[in-house]
Amino acid sequence: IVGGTDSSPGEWPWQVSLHVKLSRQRHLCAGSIISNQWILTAAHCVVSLENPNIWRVYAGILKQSEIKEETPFFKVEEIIAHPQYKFAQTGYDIALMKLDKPMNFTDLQLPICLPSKEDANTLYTNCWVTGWGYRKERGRVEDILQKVTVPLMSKEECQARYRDRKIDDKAICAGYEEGGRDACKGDSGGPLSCKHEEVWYLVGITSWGEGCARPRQPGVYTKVVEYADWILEKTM
Ligand SMILES: O=C1CSc2cc(C(=O)N[C@@H](Cc3ccccc3)C(=O)NCCc3cc(Cl)ccc3-n3cnnn3)ccc2N1
Repeated sequence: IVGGTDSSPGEWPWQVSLHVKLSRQRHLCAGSIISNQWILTAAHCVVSLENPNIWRVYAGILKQSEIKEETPFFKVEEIIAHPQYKFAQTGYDIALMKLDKPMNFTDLQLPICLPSKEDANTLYTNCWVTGWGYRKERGRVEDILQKVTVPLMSKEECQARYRDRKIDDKAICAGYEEGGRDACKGDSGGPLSCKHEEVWYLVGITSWGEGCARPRQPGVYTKVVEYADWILEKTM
């Protein structure tokens, strides 16, 4: 996260850190708890890493330094990437991870609400992107979970910023004209969370951008409400 500040314990209880353990273990992506057995993340995180056994899901953590050999994690039983996914920039950048057993909810690990299709035209004015990603384009994974507020922008304005790409209705963009605050490497798969009438909704999944926090180059997020049917079909 570029231009953010430290989060507090329990501030984003749906945020999880997704680690991959090959020869060594590292945080690769983030995800969001949407039920006691399902995590929503980005398809680009799991492509070519589809073996569920290499993933470790850490919930209820604020700092990466809380993660040690003995720190408990959830194993992944199943990974479902959207079948139409090819590249983040061409959409369908969404995937589900089924945990091997249901998690107990605590103050530090709770689900976020999925927006419902009736709310598809809600104007969200209080949105935050969170993560342990880089603070600048050439950076490193951060220890303390960062948060930054970003304004949503219209598809038309976003398309004008990315003239050489097709920004479709299943994407949502957020960022500042002047740049300076954005997601960055290590934040992908994580939530774009919006508070509306005292309830938090998972409006977006951190997907791609041209650099991090550059002027007139907003972050592009998978628009979760557009995949409500797919999520319900796969998780019910
Ligand atoms: O220990 C380490 C050090 S190296 C490292 C790199 C990445 C990474 O590139 N992640 C990519 C995505 C990715 C994930 C898995 C495999 C390959 C790529 C990312 O977050 N990408 C974020 C994409 C992005 C989204 C928005 Cl909304 C705005 C700006 C950007 N960025 C544009 N340029 N950088 N970020 C993630 C974890 C890492 N862990």
